[in-house]
Amino acid sequence: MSLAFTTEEQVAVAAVGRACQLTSSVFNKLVKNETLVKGDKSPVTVGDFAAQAVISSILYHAFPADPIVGEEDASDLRVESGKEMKDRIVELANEAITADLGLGDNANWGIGPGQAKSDTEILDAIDRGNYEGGSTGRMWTIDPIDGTKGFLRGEQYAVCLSLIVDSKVQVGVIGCPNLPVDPAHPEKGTGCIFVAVRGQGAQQLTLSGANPTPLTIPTSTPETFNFLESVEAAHSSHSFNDRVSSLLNITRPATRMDSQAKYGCLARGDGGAYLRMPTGVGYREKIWDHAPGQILVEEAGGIVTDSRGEPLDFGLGRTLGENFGIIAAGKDDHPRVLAAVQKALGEAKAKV
Ligand SMILES: Nc1ncnc2c1ncn2[C@@H]1O[C@H](COP(=O)(O)O)[C@@H](OP(=O)(O)O)[C@H]1O
Ligand SMILES: [Mg+2]
Ligand SMILES: [Mg+2]
Ligand SMILES: [Mg+2]
Repeated sequence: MSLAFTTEEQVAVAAVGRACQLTSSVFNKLVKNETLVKGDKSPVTVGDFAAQAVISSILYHAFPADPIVGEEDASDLRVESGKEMKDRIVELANEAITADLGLGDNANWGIGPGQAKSDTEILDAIDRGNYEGGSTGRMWTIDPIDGTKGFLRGEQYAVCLSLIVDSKVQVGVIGCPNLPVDPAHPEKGTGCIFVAVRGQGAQQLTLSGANPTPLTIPTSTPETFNFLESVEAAHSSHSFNDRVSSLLNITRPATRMDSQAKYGCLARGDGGAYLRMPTGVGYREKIWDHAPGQILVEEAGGIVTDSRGEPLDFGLGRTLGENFGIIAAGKDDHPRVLAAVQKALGEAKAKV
């Protein structure tokens, strides 16, 4: 039996919508000194921090007992050198928190224009994402800007939120401000929110939460089938994907796109399979980079596994554990992609 999660879905869509407005407006105003390089050398902007603060504040109001696994933490903003960035983040977050009521907002759930918050409250909201994760109970994951590198290039990025209960993703929301609403008609404009609730299907909405359109991965044809892959060669192996492509006689070049927008595209039949194989040892995939995408593809009728065909385990903490890569595809395509991946892995092993 599937549970309703009606309030969770509505809160999550409204929170992601509000954060998407923030990130799109911040992009146009982003100036030097509003981006930091984190310990792992990856970038983070005032938009990432402010969006996490907004989503976390809304979740805290609606579900105060739920722990949050969020990508960002505020430690760099609590020191003197981070003051300028902190001031900007507080300003941006408060602009979003106090913005007018939007579609789907409901003051009873704390979704809607709230009171401006103090510096401390904003930093504490960001740090509420410090939960270590685990296999039991409810928890949310926030990736306030997934694909920060794409965001900085003015390309694809996604605001991602999921609810995990006892290691299983139950609700997933992916907001993609720069993604065409209709891939066949880019002139119709950009901005989509993908939503999935376990047992209730997948949908695409407008950025303001309107026009729900159910999504089902269509049966692929050899002409339309291709891979969706990261733009960043450091995040997933392009050469491995090329080899799998040739094993499957795929003629269409891969679509390179940042962020979980790839899962959204797959769910609406815009690309045949999302393949992400590690480029080296040591990196562990983060749960916030895949939880909303996994439920979206599954609810659109697809399959998501690692390269061994095993399901992704969201109960191991903040990461997916040892990285065996990710394969997401429609249910008819997944078995043949998995077989080709195994074959390519075998070839790579034989070479060393
Ligand atoms: N070496 C690595 N291998 C795989 N993923 C990595 C990585 N280094 C960073 N990432 C993750 O890749 C995500 C972006 O994925 P993609 O390449 O599909 O756009 C980043 O999310 P953020 O941008 O939220 O930090 C980050 O978590
Ligand atoms: Mg990041
Ligand atoms: Mg990410
Ligand atoms: Mg991120």
